[in-house]
Amino acid sequence: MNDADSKNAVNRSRDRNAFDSDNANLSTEELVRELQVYTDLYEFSPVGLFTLDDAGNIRSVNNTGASLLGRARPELVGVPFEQAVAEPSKGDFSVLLNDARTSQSKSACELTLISDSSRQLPVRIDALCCKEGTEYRLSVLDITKRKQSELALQRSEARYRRLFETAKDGIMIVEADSGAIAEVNPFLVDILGCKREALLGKTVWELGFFARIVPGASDFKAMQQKEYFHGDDLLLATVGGRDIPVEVVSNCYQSEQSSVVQFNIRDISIRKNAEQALLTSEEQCRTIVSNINEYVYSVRFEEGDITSVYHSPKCFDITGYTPDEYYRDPLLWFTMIHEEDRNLVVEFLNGIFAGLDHEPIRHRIIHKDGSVRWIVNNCAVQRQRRGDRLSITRLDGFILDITDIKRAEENIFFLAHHDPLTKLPNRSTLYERMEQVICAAQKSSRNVALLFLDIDGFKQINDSMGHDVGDRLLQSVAKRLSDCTRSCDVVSRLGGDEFVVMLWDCGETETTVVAEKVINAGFPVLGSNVTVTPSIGISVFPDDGRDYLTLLKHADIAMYHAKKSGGNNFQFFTHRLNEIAHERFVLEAELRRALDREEFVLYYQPKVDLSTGRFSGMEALIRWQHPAHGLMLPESFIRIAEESGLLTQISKWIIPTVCRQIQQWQQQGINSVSAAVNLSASFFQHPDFEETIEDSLLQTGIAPECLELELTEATIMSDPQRVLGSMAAMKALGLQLSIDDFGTGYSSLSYLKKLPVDKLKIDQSFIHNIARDADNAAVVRAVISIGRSMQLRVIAEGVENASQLAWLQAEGSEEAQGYYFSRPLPVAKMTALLKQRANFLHNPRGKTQSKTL
Ligand SMILES: Nc1nc2c(ncn2[C@@H]2O[C@@H]3COP(=O)(O)O[C@H]4[C@@H](O)[C@H](n5cnc6c(=O)[nH]c(N)nc65)O[C@@H]4COP(=O)(O)O[C@H]3[C@H]2O)c(=O)[nH]1
Repeated sequence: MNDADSKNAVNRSRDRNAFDSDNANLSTEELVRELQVYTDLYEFSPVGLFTLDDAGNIRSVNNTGASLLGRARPELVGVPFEQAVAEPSKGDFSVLLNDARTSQSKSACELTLISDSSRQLPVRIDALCCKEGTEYRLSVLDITKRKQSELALQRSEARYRRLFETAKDGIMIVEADSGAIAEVNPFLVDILGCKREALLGKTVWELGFFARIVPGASDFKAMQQKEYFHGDDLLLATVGGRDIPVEVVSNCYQSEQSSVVQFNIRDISIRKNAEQALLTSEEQCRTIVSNINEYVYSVRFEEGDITSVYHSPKCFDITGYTPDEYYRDPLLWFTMIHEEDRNLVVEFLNGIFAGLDHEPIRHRIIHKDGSVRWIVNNCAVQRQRRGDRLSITRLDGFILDITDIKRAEENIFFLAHHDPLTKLPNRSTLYERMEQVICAAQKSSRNVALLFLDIDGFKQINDSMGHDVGDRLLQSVAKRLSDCTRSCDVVSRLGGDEFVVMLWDCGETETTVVAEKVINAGFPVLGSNVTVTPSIGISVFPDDGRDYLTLLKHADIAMYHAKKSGGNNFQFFTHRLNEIAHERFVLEAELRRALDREEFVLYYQPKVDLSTGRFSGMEALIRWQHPAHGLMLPESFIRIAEESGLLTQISKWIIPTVCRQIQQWQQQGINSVSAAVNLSASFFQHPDFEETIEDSLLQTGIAPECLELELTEATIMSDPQRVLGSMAAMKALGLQLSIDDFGTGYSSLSYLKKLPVDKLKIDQSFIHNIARDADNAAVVRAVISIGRSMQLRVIAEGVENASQLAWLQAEGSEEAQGYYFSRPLPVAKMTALLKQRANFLHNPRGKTQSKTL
């Protein structure tokens, strides 16, 4: 026996002696009860207890041991314990027994048993070798639960480690006491760009990396006061010098023996960049929205409540209220709507809420300053389905101030319907009103009178006193006419100096009163003491026409006759006037064709030099060889030709015809013959005028002095500046110029001085009864005297008898023209007369005098 064996033997005999001495005084009965206690403790011990013989076979086993191996106790007796040991644990078991035997003390190991149901059972076995190595006692503890929790712990640790290692946030564990870094995860190392070892053991604040997260020891301590710290917008410095925006979450907890602070550091660069981009884009949008002309808004609807989401600053310009005022009072908008447009807007909103398609709405609002503004509101609707109901959640829209556009529209509308100068209804408005009025008159059997009014001599006033004066005159006429009429009447301007007045429910008697009122009112020309008069034509519904155009035409015809009879009066339309107008219309149509049909002819009337009695020239006078009416004098067609614009075409025929005739006479040896042509005002001012003269002279080759132009005073005064220019041009060409009908107009002598004329032609009206009428004689004398003083030749026309001739000769008239010498003659007769070389003073009527016109 070695030392250990003898020590064990001593211990065992000491235990037995203690037991024996404890139970020495016990009765048998007590001993049996005591034994039962130990037996129960043995059987129901939580560990399996096995006794093996020295060969390792099971000698005895308690209940727990049998149930651990899943077998009945008798089946186990004599079975080697090793059979229940799992193959990989067999070696450990053999070492255990060997250790127990050799150490003679308790040995222990953990191994795996196989139970009867082949279940692996992790156990801890404590082995004791006793009875001098002939017996082993094994206590077997089921450690399945402990093993399972150890495994779970291991797994959990591995999981957290993996999380720590692979986290995409930087994680740093710092000792709470010292501030020394205990651990950092690879991600943090990566971000910082340094080695892990460079961080471990260092205090957080001594490293520049965390200077803006944990600036110093005191900050670190302060952090620990809070269970949890969250910091946004912090910066993490890196080795590369780049500052990374980070979000830091730290919390302090107990780990093993010490307390630590864990920092979770998240790189938020991407979020920050996105936020910045969003801010920039928002800023851009805001700038755009603030600078556009529209006021942009967004309103949210939630369970019957309205909230203002956005109102662009432009709302202030358009409505006078600031965005804040809208945010405070989302219903402010509705209070601003113009009272008259409320229903329209309500209808519009009802339509939107009913889910109808909608167009932008135009309506008025009252600006904060009280002014009325027109706006167009264009909105988009956001809808959301709640159950089976589709309700509006938001209205986003923009509002444009269209006040100026609206005013321009109104202005355009007004201009389209009114005359801009007088602000009276224009032609088209009158037409519309008349249609309505006639309709009403028809139904109620009333009369409607139409007054067509034209200002006498308006053109002359306009031309001589300037367009400003003309415009103001028209404005004052408009005012006077409005003053003379009732509100149910209509005063309108057709254009130029033509006005039309419609009198509701007026027959001939009432209309006469109004017409007289207008005539008596007169129209003073501002800035002068001149008062102009009107000519008025009147037609009455239904007698003179049942529609507007007929009534207007008939009033115009009546006005024409009022004007022809001297103006300053009114004329009711009659059917006779209509006939005259019709005849005129027919004549005008025939005139248009007369040129093409070569129905015009020229007659020539000699002019006589009173000092010699010879030809001083001749005057070309037009005649119309009408197919039905025969040879017609100018008085029956020249005015119509002038008014209808045909005289220009006719003049373009006359001038070359006269030039060709002079050329022919010259070719026949009749030299130094000249002819005068009457020029109308319209042709004198026509752009083709000068060219027509020049071409005619050029093509015939006659000397310019052979052609004389006769202009009336009225022609000169129609546009003095312009006529003066043309006269100067003609004079420069070398033409003769004379003023026809001199004395009948109102030409001022100051103008006469400026005119480049050669001759004054005294009007025949002064010559007729010159011997008896002292006034006429005075005029003729005056004209002869003017001519003399201005070195102009003077010719008297309409000389019909010898006494007239004698009077003129006595007064010093240089030339004369009239039936006394010769009537106007056709070319053939004039040629013969020219060839005769007659002396008109010796043989006043010439030998050729015959039926002429
Ligand atoms: N009672 C009377 N009458 C006399 C006498 N001597 C001449 N006459 C007429 O007096 C008119 C003179 O022409 P006017 O004053 O230029 O007046 C002209 C002129 O203003 C215009 N006229 C005639 N021919 C032309 C023309 O070719 N072009 C233009 N634009 N107007 C013309 O028609 C007017 C009338 O022309 P006519 O009928 O040819 O009438 C002519 C002529 O026949 C006389 O002793 N007694």
